[in-house]
Amino acid sequence: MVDPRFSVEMRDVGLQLGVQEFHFDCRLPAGAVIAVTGASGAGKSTFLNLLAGFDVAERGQIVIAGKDVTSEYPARRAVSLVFQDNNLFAHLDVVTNIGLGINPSMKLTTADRQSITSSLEKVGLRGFERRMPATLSGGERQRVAFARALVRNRPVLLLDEPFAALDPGLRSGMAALLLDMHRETSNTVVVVSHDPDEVKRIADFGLFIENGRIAVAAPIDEFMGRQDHPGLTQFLRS
Ligand SMILES: Nc1ncnc2c1ncn2[C@@H]1O[C@H](COP(=O)(O)OP(=O)(O)OP(=O)(O)O)[C@@H](O)[C@H]1O
Repeated sequence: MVDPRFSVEMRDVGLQLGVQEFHFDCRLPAGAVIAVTGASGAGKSTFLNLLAGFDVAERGQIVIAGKDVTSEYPARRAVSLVFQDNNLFAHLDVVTNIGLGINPSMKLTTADRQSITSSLEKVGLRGFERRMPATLSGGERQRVAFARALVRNRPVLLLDEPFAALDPGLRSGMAALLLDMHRETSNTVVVVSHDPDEVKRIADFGLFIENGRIAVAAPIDEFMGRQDHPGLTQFLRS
């Protein structure tokens, strides 16, 4: 049974990587910004990789936007991705990198091209169309990755520490851009963050992962106030 209130569901999902076992069971509210937190090595990236399809569940079920995607390839899932290293193709210019988000064969319609122009405008990069990734700053590259996610316009946006490599001023600018994109599209955002202040500022719902499992899942006010979990308390004080 698919429940429309939840855009992402993991039902008894299990996986083993090396000696680490993972077990995830959760329902994430549709249209919310969900922060995924936890210590280094807890399983945050694996959680995201399972949703993206880069890691494959050995048991259980993953439902995204109402569809069972447990055995679907990454490209067929209703997600777009922005990862820390922003995954731009170094040999392709900005406009082509963004166009690939719409259609991997780059057969773009006029409407697609308009949507690329408008996405570049939104991230403040009009005029950067023909620039190569190597000529851009870290923040500009990250904004191209956001523009690509924007044109893909999928119901779920997955971000793995998207701001980690940026300096503090740029971090808050990019977080604001993320929230603008979120308000405009009403998509569900699942974002890994190491920063309690950032979590408090941008998230509606918090997940705390520990030793390959979800130890705490709660609306953000409750999450930030929880004092019954030592690992979470330590994270919130960091
Ligand atoms: N392919 C793999 N083979 C063996 N072990 C793995 C593999 N992928 C992840 N692991 C282990 O699983 C655990 C969780 O890794 P994961 O990258 O999900 O953690 P994380 O919470 O994202 O950590 P960080 O904050 O440091 O990025 C780690 O102990 C990691 O070494």
